[in-house]
Amino acid sequence: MSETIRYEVKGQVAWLTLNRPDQLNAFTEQMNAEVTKALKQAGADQNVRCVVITGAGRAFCAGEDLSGVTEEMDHGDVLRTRYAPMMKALHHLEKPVVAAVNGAAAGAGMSLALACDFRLLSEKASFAPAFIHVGLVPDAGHLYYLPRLIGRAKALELAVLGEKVAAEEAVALGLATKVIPLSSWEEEVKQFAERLAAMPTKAIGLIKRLLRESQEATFDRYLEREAECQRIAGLTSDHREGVKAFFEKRKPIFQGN
Ligand SMILES: CC(C)(COP(=O)(O)OP(=O)(O)OC[C@H]1O[C@@H](n2cnc3c(N)ncnc32)[C@H](O)[C@@H]1OP(=O)(O)O)[C@@H](O)C(=O)NCCC(=O)NCCSC(=O)/C=C1/CC=CC=CO1
Repeated sequence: MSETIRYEVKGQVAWLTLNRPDQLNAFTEQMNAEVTKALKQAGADQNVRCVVITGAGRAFCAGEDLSGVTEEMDHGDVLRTRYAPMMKALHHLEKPVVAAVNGAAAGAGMSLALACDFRLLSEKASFAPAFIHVGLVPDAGHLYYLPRLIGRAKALELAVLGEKVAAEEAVALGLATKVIPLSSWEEEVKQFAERLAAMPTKAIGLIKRLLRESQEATFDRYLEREAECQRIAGLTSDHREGVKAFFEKRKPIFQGN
């Protein structure tokens, strides 16, 4: 039973809602643990073919709950024991993950959104790289993802100046997929998630694996990993269905395996 998040599977989409709205969904140790558990559950559930992370109330996530920060706290240990397991679970999840950013995403809340595969923004969404304002460095994988999304120069600008980025500007920067009007927010997020859930899940997972490895491997090693992944994709029924549908001139119906 989760107390700080809601986890619901509807159809083939897992909805993970950060659920401390009165604290702008700021992270506590319990919330880190519950998010980590839910991500692992979504990864293991064969029925789940897309994951959506969103926030209850007016914010997406305000990052670490600063009311729990004490002088005795070892911030390095907090990252190692609470945030690293959560970010690793997300990083290695081989299913499409959508951040439905309903409001402010600040500090580690912004990091969480950056680690997702797609960021859909409501008109009220914003990114606040707030770490610098409390004298910290960006954490929870923040500077791993940010320069890969928008380049080093812009990443440094955001991290050092710490200025809030509004929704439209975030899209222009390459930080997000699109801005969705408030009037159709829930419906469009649902449609987007269901579209992803109807795609060849295994191939999407392998694309994510290859993109991860392309950042670390040598080119020769990468080509070998690509061949291994293509072998796996080539054995799926979704691949067979895709080819069959192509020749039958119809839309393919993918099962996710
Ligand atoms: C951009 C904001 C998230 C939202 O701005 P806005 O809509 O204008 O709302 P505010 O008026 O600023 O805030 C409303 C109330 O919520 C309280 N609050 C906001 N964020 C936090 C928080 N993170 N922890 C505790 N309380 C928070 C705020 O004080 C208001 O309370 P009152 O109504 O009683 O006055 C904006 O709020 C913002 O930028 N928040 C701070 C973001 C931040 O600094 N986050 C933490 C960064 S550090 C981090 O994420 C990770 C770690 C990990 C490891 C170790 C240690 C620390 O950090």
